Amino acid sequence: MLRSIARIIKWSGQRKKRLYLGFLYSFLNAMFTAMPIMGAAYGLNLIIEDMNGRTTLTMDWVFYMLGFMIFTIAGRFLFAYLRASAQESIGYEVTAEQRIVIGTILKRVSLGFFSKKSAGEIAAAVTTDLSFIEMFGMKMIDVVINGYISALTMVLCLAFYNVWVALIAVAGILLSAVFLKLLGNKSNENAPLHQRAKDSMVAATIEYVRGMPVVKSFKQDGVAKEGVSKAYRMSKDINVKTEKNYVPYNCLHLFALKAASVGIVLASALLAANGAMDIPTMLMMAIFSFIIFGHVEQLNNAAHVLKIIDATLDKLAGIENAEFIDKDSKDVELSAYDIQFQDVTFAYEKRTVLKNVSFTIPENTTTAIIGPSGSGKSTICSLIARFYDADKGSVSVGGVDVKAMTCDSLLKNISMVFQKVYLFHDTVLNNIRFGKPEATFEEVVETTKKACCHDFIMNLPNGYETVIGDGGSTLSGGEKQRISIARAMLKNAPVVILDEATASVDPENEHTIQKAISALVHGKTMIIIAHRLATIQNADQILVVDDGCIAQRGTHENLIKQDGVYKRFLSIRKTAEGWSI
Ligand SMILES: Nc1ncnc2c1ncn2[C@@H]1O[C@H](COP(=O)(O)OP(=O)(O)OP(=O)(O)O)[C@@H](O)[C@H]1O
Repeated sequence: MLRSIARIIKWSGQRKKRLYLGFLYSFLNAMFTAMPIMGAAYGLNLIIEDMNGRTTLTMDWVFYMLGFMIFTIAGRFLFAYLRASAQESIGYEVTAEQRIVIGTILKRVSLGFFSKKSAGEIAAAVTTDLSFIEMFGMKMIDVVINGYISALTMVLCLAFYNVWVALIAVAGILLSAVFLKLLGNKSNENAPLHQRAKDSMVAATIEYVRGMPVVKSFKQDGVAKEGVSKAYRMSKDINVKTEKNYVPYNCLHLFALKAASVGIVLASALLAANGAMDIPTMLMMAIFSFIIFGHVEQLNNAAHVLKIIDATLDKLAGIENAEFIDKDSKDVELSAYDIQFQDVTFAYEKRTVLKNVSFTIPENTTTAIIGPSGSGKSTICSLIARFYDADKGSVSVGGVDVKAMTCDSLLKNISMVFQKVYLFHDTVLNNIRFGKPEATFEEVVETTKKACCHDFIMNLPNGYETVIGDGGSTLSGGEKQRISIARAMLKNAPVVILDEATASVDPENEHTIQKAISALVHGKTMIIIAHRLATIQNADQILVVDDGCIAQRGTHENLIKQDGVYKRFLSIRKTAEGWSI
C-alpha cells in the first residue's frame, strides 16, 4: 500500500511540496481534533474537583475554557480547509497536464504503435483511467497517509495519559494492517483483470458505435450487440468476483479495529476501577476509542483502489515510455524537395511489404503511383511522411535522410490528402485551418473556392461555423474529401501527397478539383496514388508497384509501349472508365 502511495506522490511531480504541506496540516488537524476532547476531560475533572470542594471554579475559567474550545474547533476546520486546498486539486492539475503530454507522445510515435495498442485502450487511458486517478489519487493520499497521521497523533495523545491504552490502539492498527496486506495481495491479482475488462468495454463500445452503419445495413444487430454485451458482462463478473474476494479481509480488518476500540474502553474502565485512572480521563479514552480509527477504517477501500491506480499507472507508463520515432533526429530546414528511395525494404511486424524499392522523384514534378490493391502504394507514402521508418535502405527528401529529421520539421513540408478522410468534431473553418492555423478567413475562403467547397459550405446551417459531426459524419464522402483537399491546399507545403483523393468526388466537381489541384501543385513535388487515367497520363513519371516492388517506371508514352503490368492495368481502367476518356 505504501509503495502505491509513493508512486502517487512521485506522479504528482513538482506538486509534491503541496502534498507534504498537506501532511503537516493533517497532523495539525488531528491535534486540533484531539484537543477539545482532552480539554473537555480536563474541564470535567476540574468540575468534579469543584463539586468535591477541592478547588473553586470562577467565571473567568469558564470563559477561558469556552475560548479554548472555540479556538480548537476553529483550528480543526482551518487545517482541514488548508489541507484540502493544498492537496485536493493536485490530481486535476496533474491529469490535465498528463493528457496533453500523452497527446504529444502519440503524435511522435510510429504508427506501428497504434497497431499494438487499440483505440479503445488509448481512449480509456486518456479518459476513464486518468479520470480514475484524478478522482481517487489524492483521496487515497488523504485516506492512507492523512488517516495514519491522524490515528498516530491520537495514539500519542492517548500515550500522554496512559501508555498501555495507547499500545492497545497500536496493536489494533498493526493487526488491521496485516489484513489490509492480505487484501492488497488479492487486489494485486484482480486489478489487471479489472483494467483489461474496462479496456475491452471501452473498445467494444467504440467499435459498436463506429460500426453502426454496417450493423444496420446488414441487420446484424444481435451479433454486434453480443460483442458489447459480452464485454459489459465480463466487467460485471470481474467486479462481483472482486467484491466477493474482499469480503473476508474487509471483515477481519474492521474486526481488528473494533476489537481495539473495545479493548481501549475495557482497559480504561479497568484502570479507573482500580483507581489508576480518573473518571474524566476514562470518559475521554472512551470518546477517543470511537474516533481514533475513523480514518483507518476506510483503508480497506483504499487497498483495493490503490491496486487499480497501480495498474493504471503501469498502463500509462506503457504509453509514456513509448519510443519516439524521431528521438535521435534534429530539426532540419530543407532547401530542396526531391524524394529518393534507395533499396528500401519495409515490413509491418513480420510481413514484408516493400522489397528493395529504389526510385527518384525529381523536385517540382508529378509522380503517379499505380498498382494493384495491397501492392504497397500507401506504404510508400507513409515512409515519405515518416509515419514508419524503413527497415533497410534510406528514404530522403531534399537529399536529407528522413530518419535524421524530426517529424515536425519533415511534415511541415508535406501536405497530405488521405484515402480515408478524417475531419475533427469542430467547425468547418477550424477543420480547414488545421492546415494553417494562422490563416485569415479571406485566405480560407479563397482556398475553399479553388477546392470547390465554398458553395456547399455556405449552404450548411451555420456556414463556416457549422460544427462537423464525429469524423466528419455529417458530410457526404465527396464533401469531406473536398474539405480535406482545401485543408492541404491551405497548408501550401512544397511536397503534396494525394492518396486517391478524388475517388469519392462526383464527376461534376472532379474536373474543377483537378484544375484546382493542378494550379496548387504547380511548382511542387507531387506524389499521387491515382486510379484515374487522366491523372496517370499527365504525370511526369509513373511508378508501377507490384507486390512490394517497382515493376515498371517511366512516362505513360514509354510504359504503354512495354508489355507489362502497366499495359494490363490500363486496359482494365479503360474498360472501367471507358466512357470518360
Ligand atoms: N498498419 C498495417 N499493419 C499491417 N499491415 C498493413 C498495414 N497497413 C497495410 N498493411 C498491409 O500492407 C500491404 C500494403 O498495403 P498498402 O496500404 O500500402 O497497399 P496499397 O497498394 O496502398 O493498397 P490499396 O490500393 O488497396 O490502398 C497490404 O497487404 C496491407 O494489408
